[in-house]
Amino acid sequence: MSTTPSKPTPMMVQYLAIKDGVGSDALLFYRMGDFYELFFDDAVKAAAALDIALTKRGTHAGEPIPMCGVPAHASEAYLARLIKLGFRVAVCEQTENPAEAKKRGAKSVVRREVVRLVTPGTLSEDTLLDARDANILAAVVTGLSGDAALAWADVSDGSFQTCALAPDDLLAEVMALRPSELLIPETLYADWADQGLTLTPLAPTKFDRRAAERLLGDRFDVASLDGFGDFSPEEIRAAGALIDYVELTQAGDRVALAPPRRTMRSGWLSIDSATRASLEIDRTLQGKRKGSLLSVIDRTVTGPGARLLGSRLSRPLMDVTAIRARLDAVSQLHDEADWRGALLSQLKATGDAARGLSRLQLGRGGPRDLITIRAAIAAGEAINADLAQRPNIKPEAELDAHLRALSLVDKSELAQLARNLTKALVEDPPMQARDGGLIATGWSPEIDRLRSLRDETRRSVAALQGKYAVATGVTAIKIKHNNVLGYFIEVSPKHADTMLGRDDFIHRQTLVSGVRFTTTELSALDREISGAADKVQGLELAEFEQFRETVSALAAPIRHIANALAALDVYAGLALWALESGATKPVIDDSVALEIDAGRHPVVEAALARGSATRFTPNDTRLDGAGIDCPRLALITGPNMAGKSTYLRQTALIVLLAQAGSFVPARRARIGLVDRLFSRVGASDDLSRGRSTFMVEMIETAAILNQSTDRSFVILDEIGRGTATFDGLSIAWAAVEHLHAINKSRALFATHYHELTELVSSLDGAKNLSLRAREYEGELIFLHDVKDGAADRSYGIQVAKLAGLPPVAVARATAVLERLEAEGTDLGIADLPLFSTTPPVQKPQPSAVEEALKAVNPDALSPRDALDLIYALKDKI
Ligand SMILES: Nc1ncnc2c1ncn2[C@@H]1O[C@H](COP(=O)(O)OP(=O)(O)OP(=O)(O)O)[C@@H](O)[C@H]1O
Repeated sequence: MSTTPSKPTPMMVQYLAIKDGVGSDALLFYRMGDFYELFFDDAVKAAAALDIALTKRGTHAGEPIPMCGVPAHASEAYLARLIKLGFRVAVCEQTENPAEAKKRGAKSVVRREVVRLVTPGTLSEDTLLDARDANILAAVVTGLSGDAALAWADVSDGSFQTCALAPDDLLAEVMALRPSELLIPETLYADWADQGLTLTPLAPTKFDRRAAERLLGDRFDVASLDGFGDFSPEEIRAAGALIDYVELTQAGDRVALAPPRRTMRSGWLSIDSATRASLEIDRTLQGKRKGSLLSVIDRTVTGPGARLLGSRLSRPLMDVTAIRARLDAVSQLHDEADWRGALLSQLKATGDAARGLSRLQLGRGGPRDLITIRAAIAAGEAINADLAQRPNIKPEAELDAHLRALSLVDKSELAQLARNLTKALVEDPPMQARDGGLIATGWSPEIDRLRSLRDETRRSVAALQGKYAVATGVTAIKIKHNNVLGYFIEVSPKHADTMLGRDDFIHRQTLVSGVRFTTTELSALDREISGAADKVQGLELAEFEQFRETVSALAAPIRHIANALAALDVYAGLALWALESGATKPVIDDSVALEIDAGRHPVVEAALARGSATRFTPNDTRLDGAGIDCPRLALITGPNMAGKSTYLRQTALIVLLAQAGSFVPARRARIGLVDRLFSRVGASDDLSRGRSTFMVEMIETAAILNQSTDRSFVILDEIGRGTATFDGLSIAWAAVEHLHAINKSRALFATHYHELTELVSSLDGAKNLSLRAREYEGELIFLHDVKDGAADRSYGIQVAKLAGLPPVAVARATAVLERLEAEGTDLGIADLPLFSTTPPVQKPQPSAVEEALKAVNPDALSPRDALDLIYALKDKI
């Protein structure tokens, strides 16, 4: 006999309908009382990912329904874990209470709605975000005409930008942003699938230009976007898709982003994604922040400052005037120690106003976000007031612009908001407005009146306890409160009879520990108190809401203040780092020079300073793109471990730092503007994409030879290493010639192919450099200094010995090398004695004890001398 599957319950019908709308690519957090529950496949996936219990609840189509749940109050931590693991989560809330549902019929299910889709790129909660890292949502689009565009936003702080690009540059720019989530038209999915990014493919209609124009015009309240910039059709399409998606994830709430700002691709130093990764600018090759250039130079004291610094390092500038303006700002704060100190301590007192503002605008903010905004406005005032006390300081233009943004002189509404917030809010308000207790005494007469009424009534309740003790003779009578009963009277069970015998005490509850009563008088007071509390809560919420609206209306000037504080933090932080690390102000000009005196690698230097007695050896770099004063290409040879890669990278990092507007770790530097920075350092397999080490290396080298210009700077480390010697040498040879004669880029080329040193000495604009090492008493000592001329030997075997290669293997390698050097490369290695046979016998050296014994004449020793000798010999062991 077959059992007919029972009909789904009304709740399950509702669940299935909502889940159907959400689709299978997001988990549904379905609110049930104090929990978010997950069912079916969602439950199975979430239970495994979160390591929580998977249970069952009822049946569907004859099968038990898998279920798991997370408590609502702790849901953010679970959400954070799921998002990190790459899930998307639709949050479905109850939008009415059970009493309201009942009014529609006894069996009615509480109404529920998806209020938000939580995705990696659209987070705004502090607990889900890293304070010092941006959280970028980006959208890319390519047009039929061969143009492409990128739009990106940080929902957490409201920034929103677009950029028109050539399709070939898209990948590099996306990688520069390191987006948490990338929106792409479905049709481009295959092109982006391998980049290790979190992709959200959208239907091509989402990128429709007309719809995008309408949407943007509507959201930013303008008839045409021209007022914000001269956007290309692709930029509009990308921006429209992005806004549409953000609104979808906020379940239709209006987006809280600043109007889009157009950025010019030509304004940045171009760094392709391989170069970006290999220079470890904001992440190491292992994906960690620690150990990156950013982590070493970051002295900012606020999250927004750290984020801005990260974005400036990711996109150094190409405009001499703008770079100099930044450098002047750093320079002034470098020299004005007092001012810098005061500024940094005022900045420390500010929080993350931009994120607070976005949360408030998204309806997810709380009273503490208002406090953060007030603190930012107040810090701006304090910074200007402090400067007024320093008449000798005339701020550099770049600093002046930010200081003016902070001034409230022409912003009376902001000043009023800050004053009101100071008066209205208590010092340490709760997280959520609905928790109550945020409005300070003295702000609202009605709130004050209700609160004192509530307090008086509480006192009356407390007075009742004494009165009832006298009336009943039960001295241990207590008046207590809980959320279910409100105020109640409690006596121990032994007094229960006394109380039950009286008419004025109404029995409420009997527990093992006590019996509970109320009186008409107590109930009335209880109603009064909770009535007053409800009213206070309502009024507090209304006050909060009013502030929220004022803040939203003033979003633009608040954002200006937040941006100005972040910029000042970046300048003061860079100045402090420059001071601590002995960095100097570089000269930037339109020449093609690259002159660095005593340059250092900031990360290697910092690592040495921490963990070893060795100091970093500074080195000079001299290149001239025109090849007049000095060569434009230098070939660097030297033993393994001598510091070739370090030298190459430090030069690239100095260029990058300078163009980002930072001082550089060198005694002096002059940098003729670089348009593109290329680095091919170290080979790495990319097996996940089916590319061998050599293939990756050749793709990257091809990109350099195809794109590098006479204004670019290129570092190439050991190219050609991953293939047969002669093939590798030929490729390296051709690359040097191409860079030198065709690209005419400034370049540093490190190699172990000593044959190349001869080529270089025959080229006009090229020269040989080498890193020195010395052998001293059989030990190899690295001097780490760069000198003119090619290296004489490679010391590879000594390095292998240092690395702990077994002595027998070292001896064998030495023998092979000797034969190779003597007889050329085509000798039959088989002729050599194999190391699997007896290792070459080394003549044993006499030990100290043997030496001492040799000198002894036993016949001449007294017994006492003999004893002393034994002691002396023992000491030598
Ligand atoms: N200028 C320097 N001063 C002090 N120590 C240095 C310097 N340059 C490099 N080093 C140290 O030497 C180590 C090796 O440097 P690096 O990797 O640059 O050598 P390399 O010549 O490129 O080696 P290989 O040819 O094996 O790749 C570094 O990790 C660092 O600790």
